[in-house]
Amino acid sequence: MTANSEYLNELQQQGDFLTLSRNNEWHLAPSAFTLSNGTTVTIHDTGVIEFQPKCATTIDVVLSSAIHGNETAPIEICDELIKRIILGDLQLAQRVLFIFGNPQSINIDKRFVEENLNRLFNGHHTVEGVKMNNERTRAAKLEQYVSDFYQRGGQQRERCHYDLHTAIRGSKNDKFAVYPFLHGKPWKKSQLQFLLSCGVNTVLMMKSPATTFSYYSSFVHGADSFTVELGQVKPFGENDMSRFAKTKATLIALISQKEVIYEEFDASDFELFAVHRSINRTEHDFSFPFSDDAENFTGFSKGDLLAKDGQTCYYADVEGEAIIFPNADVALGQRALLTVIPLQLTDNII
Ligand SMILES: O=C(O)CCC(=O)N[C@@H](CCC(=O)O)C(=O)O
Ligand SMILES: [Zn+2]
Repeated sequence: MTANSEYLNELQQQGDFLTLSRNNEWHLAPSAFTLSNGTTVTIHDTGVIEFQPKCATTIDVVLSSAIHGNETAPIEICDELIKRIILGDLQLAQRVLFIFGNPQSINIDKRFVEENLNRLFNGHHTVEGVKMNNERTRAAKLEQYVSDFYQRGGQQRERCHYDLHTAIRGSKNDKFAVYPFLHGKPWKKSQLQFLLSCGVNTVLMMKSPATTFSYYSSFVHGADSFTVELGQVKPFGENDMSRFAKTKATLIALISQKEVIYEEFDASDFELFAVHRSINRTEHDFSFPFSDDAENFTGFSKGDLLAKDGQTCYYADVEGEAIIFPNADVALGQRALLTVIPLQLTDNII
């Protein structure tokens, strides 16, 4: 019996692709099988499973989680959806690629093993003179799996990628999304309505390129792509999954319905922010003046100290400038803080 068929039988019986991936941290031999409802299931690698229903489809959906292994709630959501699909409890109407990004980081309950996977996309995994590691190799593979998935779907199709995370700190706005920089292309009301249906009414509009997974799918493949922060980091078993009911229901509708009708767009339903600046840590001596329990979206008065990087002090230069993702422990050269200011939607949205 080949290794593939060994794992296939158990996967078909139990649908537990998460455990299979955690037991094969960096590699799993590809394999495939067909469900009784005609859906083709293709395991491309550890943490990478594709579902192709028999019916005609219109949207190519990528749902990623565990890009950071300690962000467990999105992993639990995707684990449940995969099980329900394989066990025949959820019939798909769209093509779906699920990705558990970093199985080893799940197993050690850490954000990453050697390097933050979500800073290695858009080609940043392979840099001349920089030694490869498992995360860099994985980022290159995940890019290829997403690229192949969209290419197999063909051009002129709707493409979306929701990279599901949870935040290290609490947030004044429990759920929020990062809208990758679109290089002048218009934002989409339909995507904001999808996010609102997920329980996400707060969106940060990025204003520069990034090396994140969501930016890669947006910029390289033209996907409607977001990093979606669904709550706060918690260990497995400590998530209050009722807080994710709207998200799960909306994802189920997205992948199991031919079309989803969202409510009419109303700008007043949203809190939109423009990313004002990104502060990188360049010195070992890096600190924030606020406490570790200061929440995302905490606003500061103009002139308040925001961060100290060695001898460099950063001060709020807009009244109400708010902090997002403060993290003084990032590697040198990486983003330690984003700040945002409220954005009034004017034009450039369709
Ligand atoms: O809470 C934090 O400090 C980080 C939470 C998280 O992992 N956020 C993503 C955001 C990615 C983006 O900017 O689109 C990350 O930092 O990778
Ligand atoms: Zn994350």
